[in-house]
Amino acid sequence: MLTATNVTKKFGGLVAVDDVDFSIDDEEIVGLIGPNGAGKTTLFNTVTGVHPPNTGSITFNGTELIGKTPNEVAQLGIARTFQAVRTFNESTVLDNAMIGAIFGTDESVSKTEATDRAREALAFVGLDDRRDEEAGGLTIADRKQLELAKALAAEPELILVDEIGAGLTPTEIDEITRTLERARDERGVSVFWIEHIMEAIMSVTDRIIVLNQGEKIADGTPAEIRSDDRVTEAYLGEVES
Ligand SMILES: Nc1ncnc2c1ncn2[C@@H]1O[C@H](COP(=O)(O)OP(=O)(O)OP(=O)(O)O)[C@@H](O)[C@H]1O
Repeated sequence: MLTATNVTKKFGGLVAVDDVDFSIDDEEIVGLIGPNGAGKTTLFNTVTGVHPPNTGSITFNGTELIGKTPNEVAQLGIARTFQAVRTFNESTVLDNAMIGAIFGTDESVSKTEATDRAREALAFVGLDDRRDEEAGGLTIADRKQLELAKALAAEPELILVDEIGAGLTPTEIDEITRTLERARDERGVSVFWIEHIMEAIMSVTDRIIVLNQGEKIADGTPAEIRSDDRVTEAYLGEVES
């Protein structure tokens, strides 16, 4: 589905992503981990057109993404959630979800169709009965579920999820993890997920990619990643520095 080859992104003299290859397959949840500053968010930004790479190729279902705007990438079927919650707090829960349904698709959807998609996505995350409330009245955990609903309302094939577990309780993290798992199992969506909370990422991913100082140092099942010496060293380096 998504194939990246030799992707390098520099900011001035800093190589934030260094010659990285990876792929995401259909109906796969892939974790993206690594110490602070490893290049994880930058790698997402190369995929979504926010920071096009200096070199390399990134294709989605055979279409080259490099050169496309973030909006064009979204319309091809790649949705995204952000580390900082981006709900419009004075708008209703339904209006927030409708943003995804309207801007994430390449067809000109009618208002009825957008409403249907938004409500279906809200029901999927358990928020449809709160659709007329202001988004700002939701808990952080529910606003994160709303972010997922907004992404799912675009009916994407792939969702890029950036640290959705940050600031949540263990129970809330578990709930959001289950939503991602259900998105894969019930909707056939693939998920590429940056997360620092290891229990969450280890519990649900099919595969984990590890970055360190811009380079990919491992790519394997959770069990393989747990026993990988280079991964342990990368994290120990972070603790010591
Ligand atoms: N727009 C930018 N301009 C300059 N440098 C940047 C920019 N964005 C990221 N960087 C640098 O690129 C490197 C990788 O940053 P990035 O945010 O991708 O790491 P990360 O793995 O997502 O980190 P974290 O886990 O802390 O969010 C860092 O050294 C960062 O300072």
